[in-house]
Amino acid sequence: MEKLKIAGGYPLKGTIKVSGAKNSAVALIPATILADSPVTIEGLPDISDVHTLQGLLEEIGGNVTLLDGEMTVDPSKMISMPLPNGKVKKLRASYYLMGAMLGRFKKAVIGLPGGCHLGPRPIDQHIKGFEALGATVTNEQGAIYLRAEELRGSRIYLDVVSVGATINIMLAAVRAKGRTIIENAAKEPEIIDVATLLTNMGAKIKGAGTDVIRIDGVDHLNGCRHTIIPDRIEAGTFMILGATVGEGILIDNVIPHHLESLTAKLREMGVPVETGDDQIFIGKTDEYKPIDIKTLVYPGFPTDLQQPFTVLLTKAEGSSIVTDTIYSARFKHIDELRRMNANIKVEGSSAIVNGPSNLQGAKVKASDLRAGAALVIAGLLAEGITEVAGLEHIDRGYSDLVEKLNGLGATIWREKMTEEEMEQLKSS
Ligand SMILES: CC(=O)N[C@H]1[C@@H](OP(=O)(O)OP(=O)(O)OC[C@H]2O[C@@H](n3ccc(=O)[nH]c3=O)[C@H](O)[C@@H]2O)O[C@H](CO)[C@@H](O)[C@@H]1O
Ligand SMILES: C=C(OP(=O)(O)O)C(=O)O
Repeated sequence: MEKLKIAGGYPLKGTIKVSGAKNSAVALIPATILADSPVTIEGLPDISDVHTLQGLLEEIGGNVTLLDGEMTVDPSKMISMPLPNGKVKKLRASYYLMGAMLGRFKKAVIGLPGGCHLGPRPIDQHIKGFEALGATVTNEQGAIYLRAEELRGSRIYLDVVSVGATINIMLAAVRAKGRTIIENAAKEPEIIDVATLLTNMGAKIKGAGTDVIRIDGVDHLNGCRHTIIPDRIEAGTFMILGATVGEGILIDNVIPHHLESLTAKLREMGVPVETGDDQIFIGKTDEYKPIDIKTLVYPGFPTDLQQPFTVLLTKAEGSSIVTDTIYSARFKHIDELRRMNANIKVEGSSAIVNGPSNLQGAKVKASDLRAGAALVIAGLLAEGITEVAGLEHIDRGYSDLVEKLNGLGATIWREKMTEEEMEQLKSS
């Protein structure tokens, strides 16, 4: 097991390149199950979620090659192998195997997913959708059993706007008979990316990216080639990093339109942001204004950037309030930031940040992926050495993070944990 070590307090400068989007990758890869000939996806990030999904496709008989971010999946020999345990627990997005396997085989057994612990993360809306399409769904000892004689198109209103449920229903519905209409659908860019891949495979989908998606089912889907969109959450993390410790950082391979909510909030704080076609430049400021942020579904401020943004707010003079309306308990990073001398308290679904604070290096633990990103930014800002444990969370979502940050002039490296440290981590 490894930890990250960061020598903080040095300004960063230069260009940093964004990888392919994790939250697209983890849906595009299961979507390949639906085709009857090979599908190639270009530009995948080098993250553990991608490698775990590769392993899962291989377990069900897929022939998968992955080289330099290009994955080719030959799904022709796949079977509906039950996956109740094991790798499915390592990531959230294993739930997409339900929709894809149900669409292709009309049956699936998939263990309840893992992923970041952000408070309760039910999948009732996914199940509501599968049932509306004609599947029988049961939960037996922590695994979801899905079975259908045939899938029939249906009108499905999502009670909660859910990225996962929207994509999962789309995956099953492309192979259902007749028309499916998803109402109150999520509008995240990753949903459009998945719909683009499915359309190139021969699916008939209209309205992805709006809150009503119409899908006319087809009998067969063919192979194709697809290039993934850039990761807006990784790009946003780098924007926040640039605002916190940058002396001019250019973020390359980004779709600025995907990050308008963050851009607006950075400007409100006084951070200079310039946007180009596929680049964003974050300039330097010495005066940070305190502001409030509230996370919302897209195009609102993303919950996945709330934790890193909290670190930036420790630089502002005065009080800022961060409210998470998507995951009301997504504040496990706050105790760790307090260890580093931040003045933050949590009240209900809000964190109140009183700045400015002089962060000090400390030994901290990432409880989830974006908590990890927040602690890395805090470590780069803090005086002295910070050690971040829980690296397996960060590795789920950030491709080549150490190399990318060292390219900006950071001093950050991976180091093996001692036996004693691993024991302490287990008991903490
Ligand atoms: C792999 C992936 O894409 N992960 C993203 C996805 O997660 P995920 O798809 O799991 O998140 P959802 O959009 O489904 O969740 C949004 C909200 O709806 C609730 N809900 C969701 C489904 C359901 O059946 N019932 C229900 O009540 C959730 O508890 C949460 O409060 O969107 C989240 C919200 O933008 C992001 O933080 C995650 O990075
Ligand atoms: C919450 C996240 O991921 P997941 O849904 O995969 O746990 C995230 O990417 O911040």
